[in-house]
Amino acid sequence: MTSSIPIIFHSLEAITDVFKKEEFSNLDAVKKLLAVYDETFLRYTKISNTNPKKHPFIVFEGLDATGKTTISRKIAEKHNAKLLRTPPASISGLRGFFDNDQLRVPYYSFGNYIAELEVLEALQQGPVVLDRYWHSTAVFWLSQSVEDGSVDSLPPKSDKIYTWPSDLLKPDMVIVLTTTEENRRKRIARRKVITNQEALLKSSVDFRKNIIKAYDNMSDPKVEFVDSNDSIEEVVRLVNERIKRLFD
Ligand SMILES: Cc1cn([C@H]2C[C@H](O)[C@@H](COP(=O)(O)O)O2)c(=O)[nH]c1=O
Repeated sequence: MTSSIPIIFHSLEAITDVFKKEEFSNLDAVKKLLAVYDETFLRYTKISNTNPKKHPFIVFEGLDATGKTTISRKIAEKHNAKLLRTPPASISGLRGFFDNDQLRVPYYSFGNYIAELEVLEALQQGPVVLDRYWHSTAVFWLSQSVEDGSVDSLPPKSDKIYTWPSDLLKPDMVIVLTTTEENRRKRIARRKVITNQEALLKSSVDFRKNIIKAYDNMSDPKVEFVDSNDSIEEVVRLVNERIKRLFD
């Protein structure tokens, strides 16, 4: 990663400033990414503000293979919520280009802003469950920076790096699913290692610990940890305990 690209973006403008740089603005993948944002934005503005009712917006986070996909699907089914994910489906086809590339962080960060538009659209109709959001982008890159030595250690909890971007829709609740490493490995054994980060997750205890610590350092919204070692039914019950106040 070049030093001119910030590790964590706190605004949409900061991301588009990178894409507008001479060396990136002509890349096909960058053009496609910007076009998807514009299309999504147009679609959202056409239907915005038709329903003022506020529905709950819940995010699931965690290391890979902690049950996010299964649990978020179950919770969405139970609460009749729209299930979305980041990177959003509209740009996930570009992931192969950006993964392991210097534009990886801008790509994931930008994906959060496309997801935000999809969330706003869906919140007009009912609750929304989102599988990963800004916290993933932030914690994976903070931890990666410690791992590759570009920063010495995670910044202290008080650091403004942990604050939510002021121009990005905040979730009502962020749940981080946690499992023992043994259970996580059993689940991940069935997957192919594709990215550097997935390989690091497999190999480095410190990388995993830093991700969990970075999640814990997040403020406004803070994250809530839920143990996902138990059966799916039990984890769904534990999650429902946490989120039920949002549906009162
Ligand atoms: C959504 C997102 C994923 N990732 C990485 C973390 C994991 O290695 C991997 C997980 O992707 P997945 O949830 O589609 O399996 O992608 C980021 O680094 N930043 C992000 O914003």
